[in-house]
Amino acid sequence: MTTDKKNTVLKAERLGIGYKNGKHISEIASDISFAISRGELNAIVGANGIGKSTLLRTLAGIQPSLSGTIILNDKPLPRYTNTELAREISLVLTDQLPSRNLTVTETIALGRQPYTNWIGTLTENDLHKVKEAINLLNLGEIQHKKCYTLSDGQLQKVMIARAIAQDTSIVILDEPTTHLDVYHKTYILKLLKDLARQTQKSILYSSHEIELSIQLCHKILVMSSKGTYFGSPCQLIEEGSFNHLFPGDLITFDRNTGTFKVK
Ligand SMILES: Nc1ncnc2c1ncn2[C@@H]1O[C@H](COP(=O)(O)OP(=O)(O)OP(=O)(O)O)[C@@H](O)[C@H]1O
Repeated sequence: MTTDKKNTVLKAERLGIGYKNGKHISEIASDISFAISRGELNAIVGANGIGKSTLLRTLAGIQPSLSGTIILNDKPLPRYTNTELAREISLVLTDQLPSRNLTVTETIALGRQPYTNWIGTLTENDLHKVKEAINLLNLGEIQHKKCYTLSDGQLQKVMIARAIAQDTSIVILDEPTTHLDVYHKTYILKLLKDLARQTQKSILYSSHEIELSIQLCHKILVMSSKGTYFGSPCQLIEEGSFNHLFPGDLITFDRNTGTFKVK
């Protein structure tokens, strides 16, 4: 695997992920290796139940890996304290709004929690980061609205703004385009690409939007029952990796158009 070491933010080597319940171990996927870089947009794609959310939770330090290593900014992930981790990785989970009764600005300000004191007072710098996130996501007009009055697309932007306000080197999003129409799916993923470039953060999301991800991402991690493949969309198409995603009875991947065709 060729990587630009200087810009690498997060690296997984021969990672095994899954669940431990007492002595019972259930391994969901193994031998996962990849590296993501500053300023780049990365997707994880794979069929339902293949382990995308499990992998994202493992990378975010919410659950331990079963084997292998995760290196975050040259330091193994388990060596980070929770506070240190919250300053390096922000996590956006779909359908997990802190409270719909908060305003847009209050919700985004929650992203500053890893930096505030125990009463949660916001400093000038915190307020500046919140304002910056509101501007980056173009949320000025709705900043005083209560979250329960927003559409799904607007809410998704608010959750992304909260992650941006958290000011981490990595932003992880679990299915950020669920419930959105094709225009807003494209809008959110294009926005993530622009944010990665503008803020030089490394953004990693899981998605069922394979064709859009092929068009927009720098790198993609393909998770399949045959193995896990990582590379640029062109490289993965060349290697035939998208053909491993689904059983071949209904659809096939057309390498010329980068789309799935019904057989
Ligand atoms: N807490 C848990 N304990 C044990 N197994 C779990 C737990 N959570 C998920 N799993 C199992 O792990 C496997 C992978 O689930 P995961 O949610 O990571 O897949 P996914 O690729 O995100 O799926 P989808 O695209 O449907 O959201 C599934 O078989 C699931 O049943």
